[in-house]
Formats: sequence, C-alpha cells, structure tokens
Amino acid sequence: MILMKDIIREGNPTLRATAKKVSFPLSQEDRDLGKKMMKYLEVSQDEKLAEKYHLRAGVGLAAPQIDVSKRVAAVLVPDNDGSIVFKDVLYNPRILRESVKRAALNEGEGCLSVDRNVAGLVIRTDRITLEYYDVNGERHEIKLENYPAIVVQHEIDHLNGTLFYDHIDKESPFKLPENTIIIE
Ligand SMILES: OCN(O)CCCc1ccccc1
Ligand code: NI
Repeated sequence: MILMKDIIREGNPTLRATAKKVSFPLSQEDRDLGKKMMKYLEVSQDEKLAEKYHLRAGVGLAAPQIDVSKRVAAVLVPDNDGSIVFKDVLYNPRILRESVKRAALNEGEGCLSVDRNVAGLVIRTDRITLEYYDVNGERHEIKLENYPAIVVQHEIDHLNGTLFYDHIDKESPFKLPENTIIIE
C-alpha cells in the first residue's frame, strides 16, 4: 500500500521530469501501478483509515509522485455529498481542447509532494476535453469543467514536471486575471 513515505517531495528531480508514455497492452506492473495509486486515494479519503495510516487526503495522484516517471494518474473527485464526480486511472492522458475561460479554486491548491502552503490563485482552464486510455486500453474522450477539470490539469501537470505554484503570479498572487472565474 502506498504510504506518505513513498511520496517524493520537492527537490526530487523526478517531480520536474517529463514522464514517459506507457504502451498497451499494459504490463502487469503498469496495471498494478494504477490500482495502488487509486487505492491510495480511496484510503486517504476515508477519515478513519487516513488517520490510521497517517495519509494526507488526495483527490488525485500522479505516478511521478511515487518516483515512477510514467504518464499514469489516478483521479478520485468526490462531490460534497459524498457521491463521486469523476473516478478513473488515466493512462497517457492528453488535453485535446481548452476553453478560453480560465478558472482558479478560491482556496488555492496544495500538493502531496509540497510540504508547505503556497498561497495564491492557481490559474487554469475552466473546461477541457480530455483524452485518456483506461486499464483495458479503451480510449476515452470526455469533457470536464470546474473542479474535476482543475484536478485533472493538476495531475497532467505532474506528468510534465509542472507544480501547481508554477501557475501563481509571483508579483500579485491574488490578482484575478481577465476571463477567469473563481471556483468555491
Ligand atoms: O497531485 C495530486 N496531489 O498532489 C494531491 C492534491 C491534488 C489537488 C489539490 C488541489 C487542486 C487540484 C488537485
Ligand atoms: Ni500534486
């Protein structure tokens, strides 16, 4: 099971590398990789289990964060009523289209690989068309907006060696750019 000790932190060069695509059919190793990353998210979102295993809750986890430089990310986005908005392990995810409209979470973002708070608006795209392959090699092309779109962009950033605070305006971190909405 993935524990916090398995998650690499800022300074580890893997976090700034461009991860490699996986090939299909997936090796058993790449299947297991996706499974254990999703397991981490499920356990981390269960209050009791997260406490038991000292896990920081996460709505996404990218393979580079466990020092595996492959284009694989698990996403588990709950609704505030506990239902699931989006859940899947994304293999070779790719953003096909981005809206002109931008978006940022009101409370900013954090990262399991960043052990500090970095305040400021993380400016992202509000709506995306996402292409990815699932564990069975099936191609998916879906539209996401608002919170799930933000999470997927955060994870795909990890595959390209980008961290959330790279998107914060250093001079004025809380300036709201034109054409940008705040997501509560
Ligand atoms: O890479 C995943 N991870 O560091 C966990 C936090 C994910 C996340 C947090 C805030 C907004 C979008 C995504
Ligand atoms: Ni992260």
